[in-house]
Amino acid sequence: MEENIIKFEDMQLSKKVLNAVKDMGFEEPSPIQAKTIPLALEGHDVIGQAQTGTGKTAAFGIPTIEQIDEKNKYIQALVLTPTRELAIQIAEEFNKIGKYKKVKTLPVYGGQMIDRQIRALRFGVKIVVGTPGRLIDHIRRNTIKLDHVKTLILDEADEMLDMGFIEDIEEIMSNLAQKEDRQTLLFSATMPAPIEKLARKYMNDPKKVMISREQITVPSVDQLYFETRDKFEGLCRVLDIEDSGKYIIFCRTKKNVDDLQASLQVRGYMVGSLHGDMSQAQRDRVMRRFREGKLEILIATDVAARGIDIDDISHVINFDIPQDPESYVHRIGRTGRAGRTGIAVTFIEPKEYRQLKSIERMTKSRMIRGELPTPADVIERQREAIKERLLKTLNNNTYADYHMIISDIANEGYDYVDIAAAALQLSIEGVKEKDDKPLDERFENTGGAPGMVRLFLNIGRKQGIRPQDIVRSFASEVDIPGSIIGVINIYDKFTFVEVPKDIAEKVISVMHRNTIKGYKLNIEPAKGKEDNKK
Ligand SMILES: Nc1ncnc2c1ncn2[C@@H]1O[C@H](COP(=O)(O)OP(=O)(O)OP(=O)(O)O)[C@@H](O)[C@H]1O
Ligand SMILES: [Mg+2]
Repeated sequence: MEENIIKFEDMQLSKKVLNAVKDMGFEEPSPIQAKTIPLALEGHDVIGQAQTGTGKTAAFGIPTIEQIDEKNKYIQALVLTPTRELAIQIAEEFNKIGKYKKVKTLPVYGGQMIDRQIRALRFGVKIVVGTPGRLIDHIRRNTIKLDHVKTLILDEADEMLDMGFIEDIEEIMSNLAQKEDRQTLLFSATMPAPIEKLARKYMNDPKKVMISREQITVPSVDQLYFETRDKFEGLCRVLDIEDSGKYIIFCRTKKNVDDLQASLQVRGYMVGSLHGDMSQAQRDRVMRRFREGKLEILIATDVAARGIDIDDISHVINFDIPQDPESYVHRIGRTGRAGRTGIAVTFIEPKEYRQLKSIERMTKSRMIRGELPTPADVIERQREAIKERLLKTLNNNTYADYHMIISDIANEGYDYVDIAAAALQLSIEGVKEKDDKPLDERFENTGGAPGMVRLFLNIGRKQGIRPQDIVRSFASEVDIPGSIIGVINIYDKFTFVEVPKDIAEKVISVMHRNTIKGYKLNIEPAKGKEDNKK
């Protein structure tokens, strides 16, 4: 980040706002804040363009909250955002900035009970952050009155003024003061020229502030691409080669998101997904779990591409190449925020190479061609990771309680290396039974219909995998229609599937091959009546 001479203290901010900003841990303004806060405080309209993760929210939030009149009981500022998650996030940041001044900001978005919002609106809300659709709903019902709004903010302005939103935005604007009597602030990391031209029509002699003309993407994000005919296999290897991380994976369509989620779950990854066909409760839950680190992988459509601020995302993966350069910039901007580093990986099929080059050209960035890790690399890396963990345990020296067991076993004549290896297997895979019977014999008496074999599938409870997703995915892996495989029974975590006898072996071997990352997806021939009773 470039040097700023100006400090928050130099900005004509009230003590209340200044202290709140300090409480948030902001020591110095970021470049976009240094340039736009004074302009906005002077009452100018502003178009602010700066890279992802550089503090645009506070750049418009601080002056907006500073200018709120606490004694005026009406809504005085309106922020429009393209997605619900972003509305919630911005409202949270505004409430932090406004905490001492007691300026209340309310997010208003679709999918949430409108009655609840109407009730909340009665309690002295000064700023509303919303998605256009739900706002229009409120305006038409007369539950939100905007005639005292003096400040209008479009975050992700280029997206808001794009075709999909423009009519809604115009309808909302028609309820506000004329552009001469209001302050309009537009922010985004990207601002295509035609959109900026359109934007100026709604603004009053705006000041344009542009940070970093040369580079639209964040320099601290390493950008890679992989060209492959099997993106899924490539993705798994990329995920497996890292010992830890927090990943957001973008797909082009909702269906691709669902399919990828099912495939990754079958392979034992902890994944959640986010897209527009989910209920708001599901969306909130997955975002919460991802923020809290309970989910290591979030698969999403572009609904998560803009504005979302989660500070420890290590990798952004474009499983499907973005449709336009703006989408690329915003997607990869979910990592490397506020000066941190990050890795952005884009998968392409050979025919998409030109599209990749055009993204590079238009974003003035460079993606390095990567070599996919080989399966041997992955195994080597996992071995390393196990070694690291084992060495750490050794160095921590907290295992004295187990000495006795080991010496007992050694006294019985077992070799120390064998004991250690067995202990390691036990800690990673649990007790493994050796089954000497040939598979064919084990297929007898599994309790299936004639010609069918009944398999027992141990999914493990914590992964929350839907058995039907597993069935669907492995059906496609073994190249047979999912309809041949039936899910028989689910008792909490016990699931049985029935498959034709001639493919049973194949199904088992595919499932075993797919046991990854320490999560077991055990599948084995059911043991007849006994198992079915569980
Ligand atoms: N002055 C500051 N000092 C330290 N951290 C800051 C400062 N301003 C903002 N941040 C932090 O930087 C992170 C990114 O900020 P923000 O979400 O506003 O970025 P943005 O520019 O809006 O990015 P995007 O284009 O992706 O929406 C946030 O976690 C925020 O708390
Ligand atoms: Mg933002």
